[in-house]
Amino acid sequence: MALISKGRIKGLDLKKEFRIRSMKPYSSFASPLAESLADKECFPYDSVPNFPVSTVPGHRGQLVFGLLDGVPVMCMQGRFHYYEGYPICKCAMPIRVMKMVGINYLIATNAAGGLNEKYKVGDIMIIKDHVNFLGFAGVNPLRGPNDERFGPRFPAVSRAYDAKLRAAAMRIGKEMGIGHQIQEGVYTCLGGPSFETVAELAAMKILGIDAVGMSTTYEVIVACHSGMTVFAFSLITNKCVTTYDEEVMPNHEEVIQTGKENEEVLKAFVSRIVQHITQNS
Ligand SMILES: O=P(O)(O)O[C@@H]1C[C@H](O)[C@@H](CO)O1
Ligand code: HPA
Repeated sequence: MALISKGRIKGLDLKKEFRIRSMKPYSSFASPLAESLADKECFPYDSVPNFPVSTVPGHRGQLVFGLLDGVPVMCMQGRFHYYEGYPICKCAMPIRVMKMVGINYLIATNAAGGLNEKYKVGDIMIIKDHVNFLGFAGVNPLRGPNDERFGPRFPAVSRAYDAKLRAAAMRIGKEMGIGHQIQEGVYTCLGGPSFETVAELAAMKILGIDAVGMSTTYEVIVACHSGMTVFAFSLITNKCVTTYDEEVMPNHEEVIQTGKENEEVLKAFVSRIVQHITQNS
C-alpha cells in the first residue's frame, strides 16, 4: 500500500505511458483495508498495459485507489513473485508505477515464517533490515540500464527502512494494546516457491535472520532507489520448521489462514500508521 502525495517524475506521464484512462473500473472480492477505502476505483492488473498478472492463490490482482480515513492511497491486491516466472524487475514494476502517480511513502507488508524462536504465529515483525538472497546471485531489480529519472546507478539501501516510522509503529502497536505482538527484526526473501530446508534455515539463523519470505526486498530496493520513504512489516503466519521431526510441514494454507485471522488488526495498524504519516509530513 502506498500514500499518494504531490509531485510527479519529470518527463514521465503515467496516463500516457500506461493509458490509465482506458482502464475499466473493476470490483471483486477485496481485502478489508482496500474494501474500506472511500471513493474507490479498482483496476485489474490485466487492464494495465505491460503489467504482470497475479498467479498465486490468495493473491488477487488489482490496483485500488481511494481514501483511507481521508488520505489518498493506492493499494495492490496481489503482488508479483520471482517464482511466478517474471523477471525480478517486472515483479517490482508496480513500485515504479506508484512513483509515477506521485507516491512518496510505501507501506509494504508480507506473510513470513518466523525463524526467531521468540516469535509467535500472529506476531507483527517491523522490518528493520533485510538480507536479499536473490541479490547474492545477481538477481536485483535494478539490474540493467539505469533510468536516471527514477534514481542513481548505485543507490545506498543501508537505511531503507525508515527509523522514525519504525519507532512510531512500535508506539502505535503499544497504544493499540498489541505491544506484545510487535517485534522488530531482519527479513529475508528467497526465490521460492519451495519452502526452506532445515539446513537452509540453520544457515539463515547464523546470519541473524528473524523471518523468512518470498517477496518485499525487490520492491523496497526499487522504492528506495526512487527516494520513497519505506515502512514494512511481516505478519508471522507460521513458525519455520527447523528440525526433521516436526509433524507439521510448512504450507500455504496456514499462511492464508493466519492472514485471514489477523486481517482486522492489520487493517487498524496500517490505518493508524497512515494517519501518523499524514500528521507528521
Ligand atoms: O507475498 P507474500 O510474500 O506476502 O506471500 C508469501 C510468500 C508466498 O507467496 C506465500 C507462501 O505461502 O506467502
Ligand atoms: N517461508 C517462506 N515464505 C513464507 C513462509 C515461510 O515459512 N511463510 C510465509 N511465506
